[in-house]
Amino acid sequence: MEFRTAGVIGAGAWGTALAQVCARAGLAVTLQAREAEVIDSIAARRVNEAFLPGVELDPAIRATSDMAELAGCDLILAVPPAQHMRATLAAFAPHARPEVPIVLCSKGIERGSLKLMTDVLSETLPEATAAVLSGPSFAAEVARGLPSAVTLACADGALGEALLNTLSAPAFRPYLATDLIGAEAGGALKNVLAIACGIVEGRQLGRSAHAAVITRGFAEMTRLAVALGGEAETVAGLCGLGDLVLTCSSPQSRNMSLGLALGQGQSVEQALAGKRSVAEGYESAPAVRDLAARLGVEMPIAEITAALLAGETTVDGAIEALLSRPLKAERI
Ligand SMILES: NC(=O)C1=CN([C@@H]2O[C@H](COP(=O)(O)OP(=O)(O)OC[C@H]3O[C@@H](n4cnc5c(N)ncnc54)[C@H](OP(=O)(O)O)[C@@H]3O)[C@@H](O)[C@H]2O)C=CC1
Ligand SMILES: O=C(CO)COP(=O)(O)O
Repeated sequence: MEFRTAGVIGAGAWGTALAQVCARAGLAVTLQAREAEVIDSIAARRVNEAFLPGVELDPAIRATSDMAELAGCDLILAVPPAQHMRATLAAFAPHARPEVPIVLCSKGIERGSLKLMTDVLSETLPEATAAVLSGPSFAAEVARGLPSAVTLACADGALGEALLNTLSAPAFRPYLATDLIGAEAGGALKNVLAIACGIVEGRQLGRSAHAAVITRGFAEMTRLAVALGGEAETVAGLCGLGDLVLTCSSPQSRNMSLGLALGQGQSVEQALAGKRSVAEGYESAPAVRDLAARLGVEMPIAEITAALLAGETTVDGAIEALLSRPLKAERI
């Protein structure tokens, strides 16, 4: 199995950074963007000024708006915001070939259906083979070539090995896993928890509270992943704990910075106003809450964060609700 060309769908920060990873790995890359502004910026100035400013892009990356130009690619990376994954894959469907693997790189749960991205893929392109790439990786750092390590999950061992070898570079280290559900649950949940951590920071509740939210948030993430059919070991890796630690620790995270703004007293509307980039925790929070209810999984931090984002409680109300929960044994 050899891959020479990659198609990346979605030219936001992460799609563009992954195009850069593929190019560095020696692949010819077609990057599909919806906006003419993004395509022009890459063609004329070798930079995605809208979503990844300040990073010179590899000459092996060619931007297009036309999904049909991905038809000949050996490998597809799907990187739209999670809520647009279904429509994006449906638009790509006429150009898909069953032998071309699709690496899902978005982090979220579809609202309404409460589906993971692998479910969305199997409903839109039933013959496609899925892989999931997820882990602690800020697009701007990865695109600049700073070191990072991620989880690459694929149920087919031989294909997983081939993808691992194809996408790896000296500063980009994918680790192989077979548990796609665990990898997806980790990436989706850490975004909601990062909003909660941002609120703790913004409200200046201290480092101890911050550590408590990460640790108990990790327990929630593990419970949900296992209830969905994933493995606890997977979420203890880069795609779960690793990404939780990163995203909860840096205002570079869009999710954490949303929480910071809320903790400092802004309304959700004020905190999101004028933002072109996606805060997946905000988008997925209602689905996480509904999924937890459907599966009977206790997720107090994620649930109260979803309630806060929906305007059902205040920051003070959320803090009070968490601190007044009955005492219990410490278990995952
Ligand atoms: N940024 C990061 O550091 C990381 C992001 N991710 C994940 O990658 C995914 C994409 O995020 P990111 O690249 O950061 O996005 P950005 O916030 O940088 O950009 C927004 C993206 O949304 C796309 N978009 C907007 N509206 C639509 C629509 N209606 N249909 C399809 N696409 C639309 C834009 O596409 P277009 O350019 O074509 O307009 C653009 O790609 C998310 O799930 C995120 O969690 C994962 C790891 C790291
Ligand atoms: O997923 C990410 C890092 O791994 C990016 O996090 P944000 O979407 O919160 O910026």
